[in-house]
Amino acid sequence: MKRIGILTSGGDAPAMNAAIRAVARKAISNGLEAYGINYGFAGLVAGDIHKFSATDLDDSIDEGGTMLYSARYPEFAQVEGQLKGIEQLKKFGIDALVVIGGDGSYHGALRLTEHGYNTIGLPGTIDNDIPYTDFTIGFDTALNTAVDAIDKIRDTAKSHQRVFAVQVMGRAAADIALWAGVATGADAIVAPGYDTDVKEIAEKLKKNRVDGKDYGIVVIAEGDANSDAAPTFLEELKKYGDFDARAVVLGHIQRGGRPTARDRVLASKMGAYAVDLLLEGKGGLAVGILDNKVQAHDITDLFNSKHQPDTTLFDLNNDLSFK
Ligand SMILES: Nc1ncnc2c1ncn2[C@@H]1O[C@H](COP(=O)(O)OP(=O)(O)O)[C@@H](O)[C@H]1O
Ligand SMILES: O=P(O)(O)OC[C@H]1O[C@](O)(COP(=O)(O)O)[C@@H](O)[C@@H]1O
Ligand SMILES: [Mg+2]
Repeated sequence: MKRIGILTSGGDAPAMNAAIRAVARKAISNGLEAYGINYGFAGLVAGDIHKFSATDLDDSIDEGGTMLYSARYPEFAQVEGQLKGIEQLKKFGIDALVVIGGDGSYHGALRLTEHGYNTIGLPGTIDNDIPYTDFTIGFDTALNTAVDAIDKIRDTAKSHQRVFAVQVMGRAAADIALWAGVATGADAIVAPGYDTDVKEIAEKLKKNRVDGKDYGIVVIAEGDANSDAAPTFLEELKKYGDFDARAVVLGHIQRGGRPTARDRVLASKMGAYAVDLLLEGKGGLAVGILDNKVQAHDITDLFNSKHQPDTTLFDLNNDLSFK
């Protein structure tokens, strides 16, 4: 093996750059060549491919976004696109590909593997919705951004005795909501898969007022991308009481920004590990971290499994919030 290709796909995630840097640097320091592919699978099919020099990777470890750009390119679900992508890789003499992306991108990586092209997946998504890894690259930064935002919202909530329903990203995965809820001491977390009784939440918020806590924070998981889960929740909540309430949809601020040290280190470990696997002649794998150990699983296994959030956080939050 002489040449490794790298692409980022799906929603950008903080520390994708650290992952790109790790794969490329590790490859170069082992005498291999590293090639960057711009715009995810769209750029792969178009042949938007360039060779990395070691210095191309300077100054990237602290930057959010992805220096290789990203794309949502549904056309890659078609076999023609996949074969065209492989043709481009062969044209550039690239022997193996590292795909940094989320669950959607893993489908693309799986397809390439099924066509016999050696591909390794790194979990790059803020959603933390990938099986066989406790954490994805970008989750920690997004979580901290959400927590920082909720802390700021709390100042207004307290000053105006308001209830804020704060909607966080994560699609169907509730991880950001669960972690942010516990980290901000939310009065309630509303997330798919967890029992929500809006009337009960309303009663709790009203009792809080009587007991001396005259503001509220409810963290809402979006459920679907760009949904209106928080405004919908508030409409329902207002049926059960006279609340001065506002909905805040945190949105894409959760995707950007300087990656946390934890995400940078995770990305560096995973990126270097992917190259180790390729040097050992292995492929068709997805890299993850379980119990603080970086490891790899057959990429096909990921599609027979479902990501499990830390479900204890929901009950923990209920136990610790004001009663
Ligand atoms: N079933 C599929 N087959 C091949 N490629 C896919 C498939 N699903 C998604 N992809 C590719 O992965 C890209 C990113 O997927 P998406 O779900 O948007 O983001 P993420 O990878 O962050 O979850 C898609 O735009 C498409 O190019
Ligand atoms: O930026 P878009 O295309 O509107 O997508 C928003 C979605 O992307 C995410 O930020 C990240 O999701 P992916 O990692 O699956 O791309 C979700 O949390 C959010 O629902
Ligand atoms: Mg996804």
